[in-house]
Amino acid sequence: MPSERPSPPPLVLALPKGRILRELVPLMQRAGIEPEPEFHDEHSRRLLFSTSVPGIELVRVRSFDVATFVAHGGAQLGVAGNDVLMEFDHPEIYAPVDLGIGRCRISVAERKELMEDDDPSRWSHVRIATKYSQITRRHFAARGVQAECIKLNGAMELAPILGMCRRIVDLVSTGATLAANGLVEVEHIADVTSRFIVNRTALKTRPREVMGWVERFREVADAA
Ligand SMILES: Nc1ncnc2c1ncn2[C@@H]1O[C@H](COP(=O)(O)OP(=O)(O)OP(=O)(O)O)[C@@H](O)[C@H]1O
Ligand SMILES: O=P(O)(O)OC[C@H]1O[C@H](OP(=O)(O)OP(=O)(O)O)[C@H](O)[C@@H]1O
Repeated sequence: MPSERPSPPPLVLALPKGRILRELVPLMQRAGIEPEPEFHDEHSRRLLFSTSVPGIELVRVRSFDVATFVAHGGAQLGVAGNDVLMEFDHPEIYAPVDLGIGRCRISVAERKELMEDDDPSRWSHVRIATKYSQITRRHFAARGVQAECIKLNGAMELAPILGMCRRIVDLVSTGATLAANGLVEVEHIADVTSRFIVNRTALKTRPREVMGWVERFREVADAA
């Protein structure tokens, strides 16, 4: 009688809770992954979910934690904005597919009044409120400007209003949040979309399965 080989453990796909999920679920369904019904229940306290694919489980975590789970091998697959990937910048993460969702940009913004007689080419030191300290420091260092960052996890727009600094680095999509808080975009740092990411070790140890999902998500993204 042939001996039964144990099936490999499921691949874990880490997804960001929040706004990207709304665009991501239809894309995942087109890739053939249907989450179990409780995944859609915002009040569920569970963190790990099964799917219609026996070899795939889902975790729903904060957007920066997607990168941490994939970098440390807790999840083999994930979806993260390239804002997160640029900030986290981890060698274990490979980001082969642009999913074309979560489209926005990361920009420098400042008070409208300040912009009227401000000259960015004269800056030598700037104080910036942001969730993206690494991106901010790299952006300014590239032209010899030292950036001192005040780390906030949200509501960055308040910092200039409350006199903590003159400028912020944050995500901009429609521009409504900046406008509502008297700020204007003065520099564009990078365009942002979400990417399908994989752990490089998993890619080496389970190449057929991992590349299979990379190709499946690439097809779905290209068709969208
Ligand atoms: N206004 C926006 N338009 C389009 N995409 C956005 C916008 N804001 C954020 N994103 C994308 O969605 C991702 C998650 O943002 P979201 O605002 O849902 O999470 P958060 O509340 O900032 O972070 P956390 O998950 O840590 O609480 C970002 O990393 C970015 O790639
Ligand atoms: O240009 P807009 O279309 O106004 O979008 C930009 C806003 O969207 C994101 O905030 P989000 O709504 O995710 O809230 P948070 O970052 O404060 O959690 C971002 O941090 C901006 O505040």
